[in-house]
Amino acid sequence: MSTVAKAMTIAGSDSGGGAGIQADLKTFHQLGVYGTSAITAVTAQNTLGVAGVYPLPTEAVTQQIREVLRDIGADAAKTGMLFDAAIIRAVAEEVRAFRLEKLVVDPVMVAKGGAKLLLDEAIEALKTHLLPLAEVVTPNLPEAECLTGMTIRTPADMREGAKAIHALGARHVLMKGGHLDGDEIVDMLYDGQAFYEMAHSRIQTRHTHGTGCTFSAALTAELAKGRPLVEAVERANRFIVQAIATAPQIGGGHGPTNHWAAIE
Ligand SMILES: Nc1ncnc2c1ncn2[C@@H]1O[C@H](COP(=O)(O)OP(=O)(O)OP(=O)(O)O)[C@@H](O)[C@H]1O
Ligand SMILES: Cc1ncc(COP(=O)(O)O)c(N)n1
Repeated sequence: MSTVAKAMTIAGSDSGGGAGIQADLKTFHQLGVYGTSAITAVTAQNTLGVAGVYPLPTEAVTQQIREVLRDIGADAAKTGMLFDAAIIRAVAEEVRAFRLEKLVVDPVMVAKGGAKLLLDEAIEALKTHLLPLAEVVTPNLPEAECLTGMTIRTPADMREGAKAIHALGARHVLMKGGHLDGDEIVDMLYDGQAFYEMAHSRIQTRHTHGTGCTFSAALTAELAKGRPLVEAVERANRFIVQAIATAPQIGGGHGPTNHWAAIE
């Protein structure tokens, strides 16, 4: 019996390789975890933007999850781009059926260039069906605004937003502060009682394609290896900061981060 930790990603394919399934599998691999995937949609995109989005039939998503989990299993799993309400409901059903406890939900909604990766009418399904199954949900500020209807611009707003999202049923909320104004970024973890805050300097770069995906994949990999949540969050944070700092300068737009980064 293998002792290698296993993680599954349920997300969209990014043909450009910097976000989505590709970012997740590269990150799992780099962090020593065996990665599996269920693709929800194929996107045609590069560092300049998303040219096309092609969702897969819901049955194809369900079948990928079932075939992987009934044979290989997963010590932790994450969701990324889910696109529509039917896919969200199908994923939630499989998460419940296979009793996936360590589930990281990255509520991906919009790509950097503005393309919709989640339909507006699917937001309610995400809140009702998937958030209550999440060990951690990892919204950025615009996603947190969308989930709560609140305006979130400051660390104080982030704390209020985290409480509102926790009330939707996620066991922990990891609010990402990449979209805060200013030179300092604060990310915070809320468990329903206390806040754990991590601050770091903003790196001046345009190469931030897939930061959210890469961060949540690193968090999933660390959870799959059995690390406690706070430690897993700290390590994922160090990984993404290092990956942004050493981005490989690929493409003419927002390039990918460095998935070969080490956790310093
Ligand atoms: N310029 C930056 N310098 C340092 N850390 C950053 C920078 N941008 C994002 N991060 C870190 O990357 C992680 C992802 O943050 P962010 O809020 O940007 O997620 P996201 O919005 O989901 O990603 P994306 O903008 O790619 O969709 C966070 O941990 C954040 O602290
Ligand atoms: C298939 C896919 N999934 C997600 C994102 C957003 O990526 P991120 O928010 O990490 O930049 C993306 N551009 N493409």
